[in-house]
Amino acid sequence: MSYEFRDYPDREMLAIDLANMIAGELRAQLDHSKRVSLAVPGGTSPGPIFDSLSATSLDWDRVDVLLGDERWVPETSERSNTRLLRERLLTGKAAAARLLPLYAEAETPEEKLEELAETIRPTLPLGVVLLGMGADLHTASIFPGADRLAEALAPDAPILLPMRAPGAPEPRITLTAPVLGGALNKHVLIFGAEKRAALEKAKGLPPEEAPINAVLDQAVVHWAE
Ligand SMILES: O=C(O)[C@H](O)[C@@H](O)[C@H](O)[C@H](O)COP(=O)(O)O
Repeated sequence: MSYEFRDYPDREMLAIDLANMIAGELRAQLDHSKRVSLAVPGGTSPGPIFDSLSATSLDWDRVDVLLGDERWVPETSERSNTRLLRERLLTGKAAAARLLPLYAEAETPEEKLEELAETIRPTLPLGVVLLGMGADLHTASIFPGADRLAEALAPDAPILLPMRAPGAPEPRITLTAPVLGGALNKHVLIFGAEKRAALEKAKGLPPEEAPINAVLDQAVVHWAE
């Protein structure tokens, strides 16, 4: 397993460079495909990258945008990743992109799992994936100690799985490791000394303890303090 580690002087430079890289990869893929897919994380880190990307010229009307994972809450919730996407990525030039939802109104993710997975299936393999990571080494909603961790890591995992974990305050829905790891281009975004040290310590750990390891091969990790 090998990945590239890029160290940036600050978060602003990282956001600009990473958005440029992602846009370049999407453009290159659009030269050969009618449509391409871009999967992105929620959480607190990616906002500035979304701002930069949404202002970038690209054939956005040929891009399918989806989340790597979603908290099972409606868009009215401050915790909704879809809400973040609409506010920060699917705006400006990128408003022309198509959003593939990872949430639909229902009590539990189980009720909508198949339906949501079917909208994603035609976009596989994913073109570009951007992932976040927690200091506990989770990525998307593949958490250490989660109820369906082993299924999400299996080579024959389904596209989507519901996930409940001690580290997650609400039920989640997540793309699984083979779907995320099978993307043509992969990027991981991490900020701060704690996450950098955690990633360093993850070396050699099994993916059950360090789920990030299941998607890191050939990825570029982008880090700033
Ligand atoms: O819905 C989510 O919470 C995410 O997609 C999750 O995997 C996130 O990327 C990491 O937890 C890092 O989150 P921060 O960027 O907030 O540290």
